[in-house]
Amino acid sequence: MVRSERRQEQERVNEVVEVIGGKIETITGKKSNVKKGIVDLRKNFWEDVTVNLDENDDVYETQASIKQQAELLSERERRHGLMNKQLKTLFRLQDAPYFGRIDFCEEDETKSEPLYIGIGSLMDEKNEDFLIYDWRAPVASMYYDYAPGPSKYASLDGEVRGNMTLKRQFIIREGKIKGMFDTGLTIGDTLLQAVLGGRASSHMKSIVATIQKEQNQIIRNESDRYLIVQGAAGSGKTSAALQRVAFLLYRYRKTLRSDNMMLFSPNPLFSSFISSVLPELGEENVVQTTFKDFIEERIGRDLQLENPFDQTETCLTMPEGEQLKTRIAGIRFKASLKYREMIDHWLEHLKVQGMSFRDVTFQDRIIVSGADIGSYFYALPNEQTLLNRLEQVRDWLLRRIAAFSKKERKADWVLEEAELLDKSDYASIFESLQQKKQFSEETFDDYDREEQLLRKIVMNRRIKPLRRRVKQLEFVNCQKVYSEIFYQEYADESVPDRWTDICRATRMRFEEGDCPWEDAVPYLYMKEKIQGRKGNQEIRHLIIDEAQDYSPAQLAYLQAAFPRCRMTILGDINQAIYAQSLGSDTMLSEHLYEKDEVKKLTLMRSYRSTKEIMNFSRVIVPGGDNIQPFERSGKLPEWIDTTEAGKPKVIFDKIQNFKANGYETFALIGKTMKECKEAYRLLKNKMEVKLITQATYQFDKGFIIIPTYLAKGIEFDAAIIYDASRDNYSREHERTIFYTACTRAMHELVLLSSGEASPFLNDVPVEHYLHTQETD
Ligand SMILES: Nc1ncnc2c1ncn2[C@@H]1O[C@H](COP(=O)(O)OP(=O)(O)OP(=O)(O)O)[C@@H](O)[C@H]1O
Repeated sequence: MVRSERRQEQERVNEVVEVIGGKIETITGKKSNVKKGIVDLRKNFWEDVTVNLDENDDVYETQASIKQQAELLSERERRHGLMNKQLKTLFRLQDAPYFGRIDFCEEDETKSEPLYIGIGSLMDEKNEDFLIYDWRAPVASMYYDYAPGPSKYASLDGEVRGNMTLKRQFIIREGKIKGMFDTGLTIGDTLLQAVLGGRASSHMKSIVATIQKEQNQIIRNESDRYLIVQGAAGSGKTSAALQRVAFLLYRYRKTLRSDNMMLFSPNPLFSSFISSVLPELGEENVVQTTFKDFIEERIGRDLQLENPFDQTETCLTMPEGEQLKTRIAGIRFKASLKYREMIDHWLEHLKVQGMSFRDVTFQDRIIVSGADIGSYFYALPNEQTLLNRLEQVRDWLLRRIAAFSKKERKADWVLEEAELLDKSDYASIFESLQQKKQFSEETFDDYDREEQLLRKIVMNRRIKPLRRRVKQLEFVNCQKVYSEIFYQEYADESVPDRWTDICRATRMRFEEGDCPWEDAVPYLYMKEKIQGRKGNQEIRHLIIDEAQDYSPAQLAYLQAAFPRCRMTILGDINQAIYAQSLGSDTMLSEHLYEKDEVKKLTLMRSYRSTKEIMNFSRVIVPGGDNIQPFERSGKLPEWIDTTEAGKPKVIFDKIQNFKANGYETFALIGKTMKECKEAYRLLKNKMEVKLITQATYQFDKGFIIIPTYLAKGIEFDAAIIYDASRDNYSREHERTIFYTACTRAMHELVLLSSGEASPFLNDVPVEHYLHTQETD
């Protein structure tokens, strides 16, 4: 590239930076005016409204005046927020105004127009021409989709065709061009090489400057209600999902806000790992949760919900045997739609018998017994839904409670308690009596009236929680109704092997007040069918990451819980970690959706790890030879044979080595938390290391120990697999765990084994790794 061209580009950058500087100044000035306005409005709020409560008309006028003032205030606050957002984007643009340029000559035109693309759009001073196009603007899609030559984009007025005569990339920092390349087919392998060759960080970065064509399809998809993405480890699923959120927020900015979108992430650590991407793109973070937190909130406090990580830990650490086989058979069956059908039959059956009710009690006295509620319930016509009948029971119970309360008011304890009421309560009683004109100094029964009111207050307060529970239909004993499923007789073909043992184990857990993770969604499904629950109408788009770990039953539950939602569903079947996902359908299975509502895209190119790490890892999983590693070279993975006693020294040396190579994040990855704790005990006195647990919400640079199920979705400069021996990784369901662990490494991968090594390593050609032996 000729030097003068670079000079010209730098001159343009300078001009744009100057415009940005001007805009920052103008907006900052306006912002401080708006702020002053807000402060004044808040200070003088009550002075500026007309308050008059004498007559009805005056009250309305007062209300209208308050409303008008509040609206004015919130409009100013909204403007202030918007200005803050604009300023944030402008400051980012000031540092790096754009990262790409395309020259495009529209059909029927004779001259190419240069278009510069950055993280936000910018108009010139006269607000006439775009100096920078937002990467999400329709025209910018050509930058990601085409090499120079014939190209097109979908504008709001239809398709625009033409010829792209130039495609250029920039690396600009602090307003200075650090690199500039004209690129061909894919977006700058040179730039991608530079980005991927950098250090891992404790926070994910945005990829707008180097989005690949196949990722762009995901980001800009608008036509499909359910978009499924099956992608190899490190293929950019999470990255594409986050840029997609930013795209949708831009595309539908008039109707979609960040709190209309919700992201399900695998664990809190991952949530914090990805939390900086959207702000980096000038957008607010969407609502984030884990599936466990979402379910727990809905189940309430009746049951002690098992954590999915504990379920996994149990399955991975339990000795081989009958108990483990039963647990896994139960987990798989309860994840299936067949079990959901079983629950549907049970719900039908409940119309005739099987409902169980709690006694409605007050201070250990039964107002209405569970048995009486059952009789009342089943005396109602059974063509009505369960919910309709429960609502009638609820009204009947509330009447019974009211009658009880009226009688109970006369009890001595009520008066005793009334004497302990606050002065303010007495004042309000006096006021209310006066208002009702029931209190006059001449009457004899004023004291009686006062006492009656006091008794009423005490009783109402005491009975209120009970009334609330009844209103929420908590008199239904859902726990018992659910465990009854496991006392019923079923035809052999409708139940899985080991059904009797599964029933026994489930009943036991529920009787102890525990809800195993595999029962959580089926239980909630049943409970909400009985007690009714409205779907969430606020959330309009769900993004589900690591979707290989969600079962068909969990999908069905989410569809019912978010009836209006579109979904972006991302995962990798080769990284399934939970027992429910292995060998069965998962949320990634296309046939679980309506045919015309779903689209499945596949990402086969993997960007995270070096070619050597990917060549090593992909052999471990079925179909792995289709995964294409990105051409970035590094060291061969190293498999070190050592003794148990020799491990700490080997690890210590490796860590020193990583540090010397300039790496900043390195992880020792264990299969289970049990293994991680052992490793931590051995290492903690020898080096600086942190153990990551379910309760860890953030990790920093340095050396950490982490189980695979918490490392999912995260990446490190270098990773050490703590125990790659046969004892640890040989069962078929451990294959995906092993693969997930290996693919966390960006630049270097080390595997330790003592004794016989994992048979999964037999699949890897010897030229793909370095095998060394360390003796004490
Ligand atoms: N187009 C791209 N440009 C630059 N970096 C990219 C691109 N695509 C992916 N990456 C990088 O590759 C790494 C892996 O991306 P990401 O975590 O999104 O992949 P994933 O498919 O979700 O991985 P996994 O399934 O293993 O969790 C990240 O460091 C990301 O920044």
